[in-house]
Amino acid sequence: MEVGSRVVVPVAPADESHGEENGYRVVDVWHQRKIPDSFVWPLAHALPSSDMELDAPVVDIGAAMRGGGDALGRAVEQVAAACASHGLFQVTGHGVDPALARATLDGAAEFFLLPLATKLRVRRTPGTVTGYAVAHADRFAENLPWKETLSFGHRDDHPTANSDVVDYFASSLGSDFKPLGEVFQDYCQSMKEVSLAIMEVLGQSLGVGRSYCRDFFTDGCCTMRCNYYPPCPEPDRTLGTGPHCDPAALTLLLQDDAVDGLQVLVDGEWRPVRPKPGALVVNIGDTFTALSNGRYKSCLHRAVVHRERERRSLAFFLCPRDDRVVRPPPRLTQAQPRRYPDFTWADLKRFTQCHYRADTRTLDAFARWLGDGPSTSPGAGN
Ligand SMILES: C=C1C[C@]23C[C@H]1CC[C@H]2[C@]1(C)CCC[C@@](C)(C(=O)O)[C@H]1[C@@H]3C(=O)O
Ligand SMILES: O=C(O)CCC(=O)C(=O)O
Ligand SMILES: [Fe+2]
Repeated sequence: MEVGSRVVVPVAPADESHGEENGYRVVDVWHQRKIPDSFVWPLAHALPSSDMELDAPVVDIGAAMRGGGDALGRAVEQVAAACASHGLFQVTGHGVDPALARATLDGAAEFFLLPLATKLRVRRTPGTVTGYAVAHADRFAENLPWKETLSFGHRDDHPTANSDVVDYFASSLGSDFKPLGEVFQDYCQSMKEVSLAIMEVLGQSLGVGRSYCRDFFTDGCCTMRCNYYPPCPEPDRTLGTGPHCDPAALTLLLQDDAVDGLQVLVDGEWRPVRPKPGALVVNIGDTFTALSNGRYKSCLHRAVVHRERERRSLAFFLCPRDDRVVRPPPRLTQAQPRRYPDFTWADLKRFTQCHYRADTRTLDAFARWLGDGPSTSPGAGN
């Protein structure tokens, strides 16, 4: 963490400013001996953390795609079992160049080490996922997560598909950042390919065929979220990312090999998901739960932080095209009544960015909000 880095909070006119940066009151939190009250999660440890690692299948997606037959059948079985229970599995054989994965983690590290003033040049645009944020201090007043984040989008059904990420970095940070943008561009395109292969296995496992889910997301958009979790003086009183289900359809997570932090709630315990070198952690999100008519579980997870070690993770979120209606195929609504109303990703994204802090109940809160008519704002979260 850059020495003297700070949490950026909006200027509160009544407050005595400790120093301003781009119109924000800047308070150095990462280097204090005690964490501020706004970072304390009273229920952070209401449920025990377990040392027992989550029993998540490791799916050889490459063999499943190449081999068909037995290899595909094996992957389908593994994924069906995992998604019907906790909604997480790991994939190997994904074909992502290890050098690209390393370069992307290093690129994210490089970004977070930049001077605060530089990072603020891409600060999050209110109402969107895109941009740089510190502890979401500009959005929430309590239960602040102990992290910095950088998020940006990628769409490959667009004339600028091969350069939208590069263009974002070069236009918002300058041409010096073109090489960093190129690494993230290559990584996003690799992750999209792996995501679509996983969608083939998911479609097969739901009995709707290999192409149904793949086709649904082929023109989908993606959001890349880089997480940086600084060392924390009181790691047991806060969280890096609070308990939640990802609102997107599928998440592919690349973790720092050496530092664990991701935990999944199973049977009332938080189970660690230890990073397996070369594997990608995959979890089901709310949008896929709705598309599967509730058959597959959106994975309830969180990230803890450490006293001495920093941690980074790259979360790649696969989402449908903004305006594609999320509605289960007929085969999944014959035996079961509809669990969720029709919606678009644009609706759900806006809900999480403008009306509700995504948590463990986002999908149900969203369904109620849609039922009440989007003019009403739900009680939860900001
Ligand atoms: C659509 C999204 C909202 C969040 C980023 C993506 C998918 C995961 C969501 C998030 C990480 C869930 C926990 C709460 C959150 C506020 C966070 O800690 O970052 C969520 C993201 C967000 O709203 O920025
Ligand atoms: O950092 C992690 O391990 C998890 C991050 C996460 O869940 C998210 O960004 O949605
Ligand atoms: Fe998540």
